[in-house]
Amino acid sequence: MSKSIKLAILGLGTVGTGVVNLINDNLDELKRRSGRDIVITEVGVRRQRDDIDPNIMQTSDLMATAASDNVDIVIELIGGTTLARDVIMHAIKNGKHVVTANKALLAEHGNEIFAFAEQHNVHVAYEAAVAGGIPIIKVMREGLAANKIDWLAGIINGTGNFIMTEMRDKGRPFADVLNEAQALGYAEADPTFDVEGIDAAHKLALLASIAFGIPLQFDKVYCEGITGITLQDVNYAEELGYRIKHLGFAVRRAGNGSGDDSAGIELRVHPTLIPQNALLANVNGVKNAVLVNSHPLGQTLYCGDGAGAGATASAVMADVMDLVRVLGCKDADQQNSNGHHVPHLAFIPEKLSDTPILRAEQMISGYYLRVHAYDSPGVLADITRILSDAGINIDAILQKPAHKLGQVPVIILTLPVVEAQMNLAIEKIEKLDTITDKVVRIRLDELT
Ligand SMILES: NC(=O)c1ccc[n+]([C@@H]2O[C@H](COP(=O)([O-])OP(=O)(O)OC[C@H]3O[C@@H](n4cnc5c(N)ncnc54)[C@H](O)[C@@H]3O)[C@@H](O)[C@H]2O)c1
Ligand SMILES: N[C@@H](CCO)C(=O)O
Ligand code: NA
Repeated sequence: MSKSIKLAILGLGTVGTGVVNLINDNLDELKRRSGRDIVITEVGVRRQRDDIDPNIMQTSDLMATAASDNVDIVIELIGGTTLARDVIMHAIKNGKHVVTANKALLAEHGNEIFAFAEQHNVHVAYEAAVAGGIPIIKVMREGLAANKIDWLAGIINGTGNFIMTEMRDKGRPFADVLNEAQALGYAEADPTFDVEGIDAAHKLALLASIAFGIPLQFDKVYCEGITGITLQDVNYAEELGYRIKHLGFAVRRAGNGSGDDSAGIELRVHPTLIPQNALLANVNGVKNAVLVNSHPLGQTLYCGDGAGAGATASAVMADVMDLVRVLGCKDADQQNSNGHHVPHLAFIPEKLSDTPILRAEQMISGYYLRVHAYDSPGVLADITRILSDAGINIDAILQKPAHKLGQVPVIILTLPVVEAQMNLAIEKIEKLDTITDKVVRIRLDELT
């Protein structure tokens, strides 16, 4: 067997420990598939540990490991966007390939990191950064390479999906389920990233780039989390045949062809009503799923565990296995190993497009509206008139009996509408004397 592949694992938390365990459990399988011995030579830890194989060097000097002659591939699993960035840049500068699960870092600094890697003829692999164990990066960059992708929609935060599933199915309180997600190793170091949609926005930025061949633009992702979802809305949605899921959408809009600015790409993460019988509506717990609509293939769905030690380690090591082959090519041909690898963002860097990202007011979706009104004659007519004046088509209306002080919740589902039109209509509805509260709105998508 040819020379062994030497790994450094930086950070032995949930994912780092998962990777060590996977290597121990599946070593023979890894060898049989790669034709190489795969050995961990160094681990980056905050302090010395006594549960690590004594043949592995333990160090807190991550920068030294990133440059070590005893390392071929640096696996960054410490998280964060400061030291992790410095360590990765240092590894690249020293000719090391890098594997990372750090979506926050790549969403914010990926353009710079990938350009630096290309300049130094190394690769930064990031399968674990999106949808955990689902090999979605591989699918999008390689499996769908001959397709034009029109849109994708995905459940891309395991913690959020776990919380919403447990709340809906078992009526458990939000904080209680979040604690469990943290104990299970699903949540980010700062769990507000999970529940406020930021983690999903990081992943959506990555998915959109490899779907459409655009630079990473995390700052342009419209982002809403799950903290505002009430059991009341979950139940009304179910009554109307829908389920609320937290989804990320990346949608290519052709525009109306009249030279206005409605052509571009929508990047948004938010709770969404989807039909109960849609496959995505039945993806529960820590599972993630990504639905991709591409031409000529059509819709395909990818599903699996989106977080946790084993699932994420699986993705990290799949990247290592790819890099083992790149290293093999490099051994054979010292000239250029980049030629043997798919581009970081799926399209060759010079061909990335500057298609604009649409602003929130330009985005198009259906809506669920919950309006609270006094139970007086004509109130429903007033609301529907405002919607029809704004050119908004109503798909369904549900009026519940007056529940307190003569107030009635009115639930309205609309067909897709440009957000600016909906904003104006809601402003007018809220000005009616008969309306008692702010209108609650949740986007709705039929996923067709
Ligand atoms: N947990 C998951 O399910 C999951 C899934 C996909 C991606 N990720 C990503 O993987 C990365 C790691 O996540 P995690 O859940 O394993 O986090 P974690 O907090 O469990 O582990 C991080 C580890 O890094 C160590 N560390 C931090 N700074 C260090 C330093 N300077 N020197 C040495 N060690 C240091 C910490 O002590 C900790 O053990 C993050 O970028 C996260 O976003 C996590
Ligand atoms: N905190 C993330 C980890 C996987 O990226 C999640 O719950 O999806
Ligand atoms: Na993945």
